[in-house]
Amino acid sequence: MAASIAEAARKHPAPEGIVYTYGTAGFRTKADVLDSVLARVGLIASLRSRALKGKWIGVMITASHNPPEDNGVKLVEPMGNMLQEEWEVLSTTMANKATPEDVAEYYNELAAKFKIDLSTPARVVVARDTRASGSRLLGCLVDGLKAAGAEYKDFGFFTTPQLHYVVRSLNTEGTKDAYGVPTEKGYYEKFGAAFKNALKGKKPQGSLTVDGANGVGGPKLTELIKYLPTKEEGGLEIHVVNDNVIKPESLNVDCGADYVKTNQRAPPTSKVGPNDRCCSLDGDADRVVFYFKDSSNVFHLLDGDRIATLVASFLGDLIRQSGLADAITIGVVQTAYANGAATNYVEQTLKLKVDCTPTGVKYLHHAAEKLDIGVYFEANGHGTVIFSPDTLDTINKHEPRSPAQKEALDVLRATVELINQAVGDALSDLLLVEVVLAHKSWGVEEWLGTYTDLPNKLTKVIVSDRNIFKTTDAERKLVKPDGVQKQIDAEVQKVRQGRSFARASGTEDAVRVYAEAATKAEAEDLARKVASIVEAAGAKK
Ligand SMILES: CC(=O)N[C@H]1[C@@H](OP(=O)(O)O)O[C@H](CO)[C@@H](O)[C@@H]1O
Ligand SMILES: [Mg+2]
Repeated sequence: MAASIAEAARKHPAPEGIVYTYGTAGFRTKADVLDSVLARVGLIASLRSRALKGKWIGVMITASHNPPEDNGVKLVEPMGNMLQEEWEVLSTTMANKATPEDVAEYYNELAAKFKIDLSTPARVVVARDTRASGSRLLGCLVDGLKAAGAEYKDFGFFTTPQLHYVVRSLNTEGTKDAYGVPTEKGYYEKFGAAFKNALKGKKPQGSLTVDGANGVGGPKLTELIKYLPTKEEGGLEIHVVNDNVIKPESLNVDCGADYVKTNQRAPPTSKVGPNDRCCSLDGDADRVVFYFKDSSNVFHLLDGDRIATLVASFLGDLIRQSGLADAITIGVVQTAYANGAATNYVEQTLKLKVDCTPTGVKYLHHAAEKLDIGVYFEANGHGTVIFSPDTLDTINKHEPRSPAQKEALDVLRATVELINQAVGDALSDLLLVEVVLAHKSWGVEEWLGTYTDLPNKLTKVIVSDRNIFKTTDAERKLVKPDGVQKQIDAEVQKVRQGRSFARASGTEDAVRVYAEAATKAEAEDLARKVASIVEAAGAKK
């Protein structure tokens, strides 16, 4: 065994001088320095599966919204969750071992540490997005899997959430918690049927234009559409644009969720009319934001905060109307990047509890798991809703006392099915938004009208060492470097409805600064001031 492990590592030598980190989104960097990482991830995935007695583990090759020349890889736990933190650390150590012999030694060390019987089966599901480097990197991963003697299933091109879906479905197959049929078709059938049932005869107004970021989401949505009711059958008219995967160099270029959210404008190719609903996916379709242009051609973004508030209010109504208000509570989980107006709307108007966690889906997911119904979204459009096992049980067993209660309960049950609970899923999320809008008979203007976003500004500052910036209170306050938070507080005091914070990015070598205030001018001014405080602090040795 040790010989083949070392051989696989030797075939894909680690480039000198690069330190890899398994971060918020797995390993992610320029694709041409990732071969060694992929081979070693194959080893780690096999060990993880064996440590869990042969449960299926997922490996997704993607760099999401990053430029086309980047790539990355992330591991998925059996229920479709993100990799356990302890294993993130082990993965990082493995990726940074210098020689093939070191790799083999560490492999055996981990096997001993976790008392892993190397003769138990290892099962791994792999998939990738549409990047040009994906097939080469898949080859490296497979070399690692074969060296470790793992059984693997290659699903080819998949969105990240499709991979999570298949992993969870494989591991729950034949149990009372069976999530779905563990195939691509099974995914479309599950979400297609749930969409139809959740609409329950309500007809979506107008059409939806979906920007696929020239990534894997476009063609997969085109496939999903075949399983949805047509417009004539009372379904939704969907136009898929920016779905050119033949030219992988166009991935995320001037399109996609990150472009729209960062630039606060529609992709230049957009040709839609006033008040037409649009949304943009990212490169691996685990993130979505909505937007439209009004009759004066002004752009309006409906981001992750908006999706969370819309969905929380809808679920709240359904719970009440089904007669479950005393049994089930709903909470919303956000990060510090959520607009203050959204937080306020959830607490004051929807009267729901808000939790704030550090940035990164895994933190939001963990916090949401503690709630009966946890609605979690990052402002940039990553998110979903999760239902606790007890809540699902209550919903399934509940006996409605009137036709109106039954009506609401049917919609609630179908909505549960429509939500990808393994992970935030742009395709499932966009269908969910459409269901809510159809039930409320709302267009984008009514949705936007629920509250008014505070003007805000997000910038980043390059410093010599971002790791000196340490935060507390869900990243909303700096504890290091000394005295910096005091300076930020002093600036925040000077503007109306001011709020600002600075934190080191987990995915880029920069410190991000967020500011919001009563007016655009004040928000931008505050962001500038805080950025210069950070810059000065970052320059000091
Ligand atoms: C402000 C912001 O949008 N941060 C993003 C970004 O994290 P940073 O740690 O801020 O670089 O990438 C993460 C992974 O995709 C995503 O979860 C998060 O929301
Ligand atoms: Mg993504």
